[in-house]
Amino acid sequence: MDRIDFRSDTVSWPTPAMRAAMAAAPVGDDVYGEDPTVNELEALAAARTGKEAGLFVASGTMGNLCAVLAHAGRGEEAILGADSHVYSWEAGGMAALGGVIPHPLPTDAYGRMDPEAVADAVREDDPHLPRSRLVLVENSYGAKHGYPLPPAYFAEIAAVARQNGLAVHMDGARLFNAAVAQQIDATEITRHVDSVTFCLSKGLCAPVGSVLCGSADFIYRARRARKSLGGGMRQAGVLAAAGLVALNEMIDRLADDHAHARRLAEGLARLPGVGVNGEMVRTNMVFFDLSDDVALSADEVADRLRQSANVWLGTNGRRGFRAVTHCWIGADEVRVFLDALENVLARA
Ligand SMILES: Cc1ncc(COP(=O)(O)O)c(CN[C@H](C(=O)O)[C@H](C)O)c1O
Repeated sequence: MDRIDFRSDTVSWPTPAMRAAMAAAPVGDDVYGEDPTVNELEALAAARTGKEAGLFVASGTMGNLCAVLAHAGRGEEAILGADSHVYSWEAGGMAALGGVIPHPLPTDAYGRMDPEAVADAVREDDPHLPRSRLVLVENSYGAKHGYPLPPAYFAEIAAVARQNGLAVHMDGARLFNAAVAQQIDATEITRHVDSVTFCLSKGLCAPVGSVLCGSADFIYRARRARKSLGGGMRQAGVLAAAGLVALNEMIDRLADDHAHARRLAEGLARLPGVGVNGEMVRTNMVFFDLSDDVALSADEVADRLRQSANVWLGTNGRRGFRAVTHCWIGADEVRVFLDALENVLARA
């Protein structure tokens, strides 16, 4: 049985069109700004996000860190969600490498910070206190069902940031999932933020990379930050070529991933022993839990799914799971997963 992998959309491997484009890509030394394919990707990414310039980076984590380093300095503070990816899942890079202090705030069921709480979190100009410099937002919001947050929320955050002289960076790892789920152009979302990182390597299916977009001056600073992190790449056009295919061919099909996630949630809702909130499934993520009468832990269920059906799944605490759909998950794979899970729970 081939592996059916619901752990993340990061496991998606490149399409045949990407591999062909990678093999044929014109290249140059990107540290000197001479890789034509990277330059084309950065220009296209900037256009798709309504920004002046783009910077091709190795990962979403690197894109977010370059943004923080370009916006803020040592001893300055970034206000962010306590369950945001950049706070919890990026190795503490902003503090460890940038000396930037995270200031976490609670988020609601959808991943929103309260704009008033953001305003209250801004530090006074007092030598006892760090200086507030940056607000970090995320869309879609990974820790809350991959929920697609609306432009109006970011308009509220941006207004608070502007009133206090702060910049706003968006971790838009799944920006295009959020846009497609709301049937809006990505620029309707990104117009409210100063900079945005989006991932080519998740639902868009490229093998590597993300693009950080912002003003020309900001990207000049971010490029220096990338170099300091060792992220200056040479003939990176081989990788950027896949990113061009991702942006040109893989955005609209994200709706298929969202449909498969909804189909999965509907099937899970019919399974005894499983709890799922189908209302929150708006993009490519399905969070669900084992009901109390199931004697197995999430890890034990995940192990049995791998052993019995080669279905791979992420766990979320002792009783929870996260399933993520992507280009290589279709209706058949959803069916195999549901049948395998039903069998495992029937034998629990
Ligand atoms: C919202 C968000 N922002 C940034 C990143 C980092 O992207 P990479 O550094 O992995 O390219 C991720 C990756 N998320 C991965 C996943 O979801 O499987 C893991 C958890 O790191 C992300 O979900």
